[in-house]
Amino acid sequence: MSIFLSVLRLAPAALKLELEEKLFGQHLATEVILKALTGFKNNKNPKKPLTLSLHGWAGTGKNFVSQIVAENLHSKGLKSNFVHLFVSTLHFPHEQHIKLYQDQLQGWIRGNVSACASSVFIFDEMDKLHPGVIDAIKPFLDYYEQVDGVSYRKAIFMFLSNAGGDLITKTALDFWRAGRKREDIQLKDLEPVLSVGVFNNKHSGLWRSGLIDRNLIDYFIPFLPLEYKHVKMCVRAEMRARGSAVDEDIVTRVAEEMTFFPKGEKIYSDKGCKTVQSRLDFH
Ligand SMILES: Nc1ncnc2c1ncn2[C@@H]1O[C@H](COP(=O)(O)OP(=O)(O)OP(=O)(O)O)[C@@H](O)[C@H]1O
Repeated sequence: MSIFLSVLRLAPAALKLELEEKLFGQHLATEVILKALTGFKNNKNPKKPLTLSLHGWAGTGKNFVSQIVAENLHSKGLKSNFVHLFVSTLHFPHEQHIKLYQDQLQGWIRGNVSACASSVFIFDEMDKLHPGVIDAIKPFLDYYEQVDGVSYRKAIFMFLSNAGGDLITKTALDFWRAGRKREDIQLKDLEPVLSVGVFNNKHSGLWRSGLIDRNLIDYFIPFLPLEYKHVKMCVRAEMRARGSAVDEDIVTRVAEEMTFFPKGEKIYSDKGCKTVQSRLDFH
């Protein structure tokens, strides 16, 4: 078996700086991800793999963060041989093939963790995953020292989902209407509601999942809906990424083109920061 030389690293200070600089409007995700990863990597003998479930509406930064995390764990990020991205509608589209998908997943995960103990598995569009598929990986997430001679304890699993986005938005809106700061929202205001909400949601990919009722998910991480000011930050970031000087007129024009909800107050961007890149092409 060829032994891959993966550059495994986690520099907490660098990850903190990157999240604080690049991720807008997500103080909870920044705080929890940093704490979870730093704690996990400092633990020389974890009892189980690290399992994170990221929840929020479209365009709020879930994929964006999973890429940043992957790059901080393995230098090539999503291009690394040790980072694996599964997209429900692409890899597991047909309900009648659930048994096949379960067998495939178990084979992929066993093979990759055998090659690299600190493999990273990202499951995107969890809310579109047929119920039961994800339970195939339950044994790998549990507190077993080894499963068939392979230890999964140093692996990391990240689930990305829109499920729970409505619950998160309701809490954010309640804070807004009460005149409270967004940054005052704490994990305790959301995590309990989120885990129960997702467990009981038939369209969450984790419906009635053993992963939740066995407490195998270490952290439920809420992504808050993005406000007008965050969209402007995304436009500026994109202009800088293109090597252009930031033109505040263009920033305002692109942000104004986005649609916001609720109808009356128009606080949160319907698409988060999605479509900002393509809209900028027209300015
Ligand atoms: N909070 C954020 N801070 C900075 N940039 C963001 C943020 N959210 C989204 N973006 C920008 O928008 C792009 C699309 O966001 P991303 O793919 O992370 O959304 P998502 O939450 O995964 O959406 P979906 O649930 O539809 O997959 C990102 O690549 C990034 O450029």
